[in-house]
Amino acid sequence: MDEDILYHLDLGTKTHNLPAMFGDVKFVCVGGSPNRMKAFAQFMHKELRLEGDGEDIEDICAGTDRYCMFKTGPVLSVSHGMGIPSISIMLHELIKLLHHAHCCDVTIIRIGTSGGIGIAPGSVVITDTAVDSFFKPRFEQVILDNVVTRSTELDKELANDLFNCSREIPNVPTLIGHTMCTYDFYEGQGRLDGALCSFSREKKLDYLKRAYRAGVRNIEMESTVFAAMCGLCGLRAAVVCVTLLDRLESDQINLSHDVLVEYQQRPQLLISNFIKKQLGLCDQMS
Ligand SMILES: O=P(O)(O)O[C@H]1O[C@H](CO)[C@@H](O)[C@H]1O
Ligand SMILES: O=c1cc[nH]c(=O)[nH]1
Repeated sequence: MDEDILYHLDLGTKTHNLPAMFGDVKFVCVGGSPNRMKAFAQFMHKELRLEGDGEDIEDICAGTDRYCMFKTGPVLSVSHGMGIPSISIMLHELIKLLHHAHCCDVTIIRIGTSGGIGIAPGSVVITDTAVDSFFKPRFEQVILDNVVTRSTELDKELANDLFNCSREIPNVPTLIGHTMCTYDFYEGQGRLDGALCSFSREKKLDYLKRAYRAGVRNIEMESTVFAAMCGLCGLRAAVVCVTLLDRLESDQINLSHDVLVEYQQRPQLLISNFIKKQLGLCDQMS
């Protein structure tokens, strides 16, 4: 293409010097909420001891309110909204951005929230394989009028590196497990508390227990397409989500604001330690 307009990011190859803006990016962290991704960028700014306090960090995608994007040193922090269609659009444009900017050796990590199955709320799950609602490691993309099935395996070595890193963080239970990705938060995750509910409590528990037996430890809404797209495009990818509740116990999320904020910081702390280690900064900083 003579020109590539990354419409939903409000960036383009003719309007922006993408290699100058993004050429040094080595880590991309993505998550649903704009505020979380801004807070993560500010946190990374401090952790990397970059100049200034990072409080005035600017949203690179300020020209659109679809997604937000912050850059601090070699770390890019991007929001993706909720669900497969939303993250998929962002990933198409982000991956093209990394290509146009000539970035190499990029690691991409989704830092999210999720519902746990049979594990304590506040636990952090590092995904080994993302599975669909049938507990299968696949993502089905409708292309023209065909269903194309793509693999959702994630980088096992990266997952293990992250798990090893988590051992150094006290008081945050962390485990590796399968993550189930659904198209809906309510009926699609077996919740009884949506506006619609077409099954019994017994059926819900039977489904979630079968998920647990298949190795699923948490449920969220983006991991399959994230794994599939990053895998096909050759990006080293990981999914790290904190659990907000145990779905065998309840459906409603009734955590106080402070607890919710602290839980959401748990994957951020792990990823920040990992990035510092990768950059060889840990010893100088501790
Ligand atoms: O906290 P984030 O990253 O948005 O992830 C989870 O939270 C949202 C639902 O509340 C879904 O997007 C799900 O995947
Ligand atoms: O239960 C939950 C909590 C967060 N995000 C989800 O997708 N499900």
